[in-house]
Amino acid sequence: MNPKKHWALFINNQSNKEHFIYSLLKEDVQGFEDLSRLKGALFSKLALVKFIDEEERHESKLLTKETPQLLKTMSSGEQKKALLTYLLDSKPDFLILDNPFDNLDVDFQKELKQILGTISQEIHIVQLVSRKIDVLPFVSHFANLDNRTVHFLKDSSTYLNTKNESGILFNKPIPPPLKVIHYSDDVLVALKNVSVQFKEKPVLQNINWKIKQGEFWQLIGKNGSGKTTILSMITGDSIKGYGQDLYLFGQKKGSGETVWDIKKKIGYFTPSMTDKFTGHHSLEHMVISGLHDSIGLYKKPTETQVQLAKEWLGLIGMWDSRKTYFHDLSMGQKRLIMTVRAMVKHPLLLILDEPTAGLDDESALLFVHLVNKIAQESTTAILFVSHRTEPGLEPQFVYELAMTPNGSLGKVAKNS
Ligand SMILES: Nc1ncnc2c1ncn2[C@@H]1O[C@H](COP(=O)(O)OP(=O)(O)OP(=O)(O)O)[C@@H](O)[C@H]1O
Repeated sequence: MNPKKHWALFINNQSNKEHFIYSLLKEDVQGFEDLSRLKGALFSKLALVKFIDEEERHESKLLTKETPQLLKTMSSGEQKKALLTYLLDSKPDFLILDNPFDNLDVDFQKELKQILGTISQEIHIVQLVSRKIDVLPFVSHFANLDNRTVHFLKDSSTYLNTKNESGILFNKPIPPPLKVIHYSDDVLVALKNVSVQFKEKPVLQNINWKIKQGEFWQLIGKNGSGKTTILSMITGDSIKGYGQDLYLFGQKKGSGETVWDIKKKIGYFTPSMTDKFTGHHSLEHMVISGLHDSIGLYKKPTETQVQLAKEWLGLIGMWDSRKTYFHDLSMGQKRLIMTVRAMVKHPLLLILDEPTAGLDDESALLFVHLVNKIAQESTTAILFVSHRTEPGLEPQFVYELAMTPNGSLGKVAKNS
């Protein structure tokens, strides 16, 4: 029998997990008396953000002593590995795992499950979990975290067997753009024998890939295989594109285009972007700001712009909440708004980078429905980056990066 006690706490969009985590680390929490006065450690994105900040401000390389590379330049999987090693070295009595499998590739997920299985013999584990499929097998106590309150469940099956039934059906059509972005070529992005290395480390090797108008792609590859590196070349944010055969919207990289020229044609969303919108932004303004790629609105919106926001908010069932502030929304609602904001100008290419990380099953399904709908009803091409095989996602093509010692090789793994 496993001598230690282990919990799974199901979190949803309304859970105040930050409050729960810090309470558990600092004080006694009802129902968790076994952890009272024990030393806890936190394995989460939140903890990583603090270490990155620490490294930038004080140059203290706590997690990356073994390498000159900065934590912030590591891939998300590499960061999580470094964090786990550091935490286990500090010999905690209990470990809080906040959606531990997010951003991890399948192999590392397996490895992490094994490591956790072994350490569960020695220390207590509290798992905060959004996806049913992620619940660790040795957990024996279950609870829901509703806002700040923990409701213990007599029987885990009550939660584990509930079905996903999202209320919104998105039965209105995708609103058309105010202005069509004219582009006559079929190919939006072309990489021809593109290779990238950081110092001595080869990351990408002879990548050949074309994204054409209206195509729906998923980009997959293990942690550290170079997905973010490719994305940053496509969005014009990486200098690694210069001097290569990289064509963005018909122009060779480095032939006089500005990053702004490129960004005008792209809609982009990754979950960390939501942190930038901390001010008082109403949902109506959030959607309209997508037309200007700005954070907030600096001019009074026109009637036509308000009408467009009405149509988009109507589509996702949020018109009645148009005056609500963005920061008051649940995580799932924020992701829908951010996607609508990225899509409102009908960009030539919509990039969604791990957009469902941290969402519960129901919200993830809803998000996937919206993406499928955009793919079906617009001429915008979609590039969806995710480790998970998202239930219901219907990409036409999958581009896969396979790691080798000389950098990742790319191939089309699915072609509808
Ligand atoms: N500025 C940099 N300096 C040094 N190495 C870097 C830099 N940027 C990225 N790398 C390395 O390039 C490799 C690819 O990183 P990238 O972030 O593109 O991977 P990824 O496929 O997005 O991974 P993940 O799924 O874990 O997010 C990693 O080994 C990373 O450490």
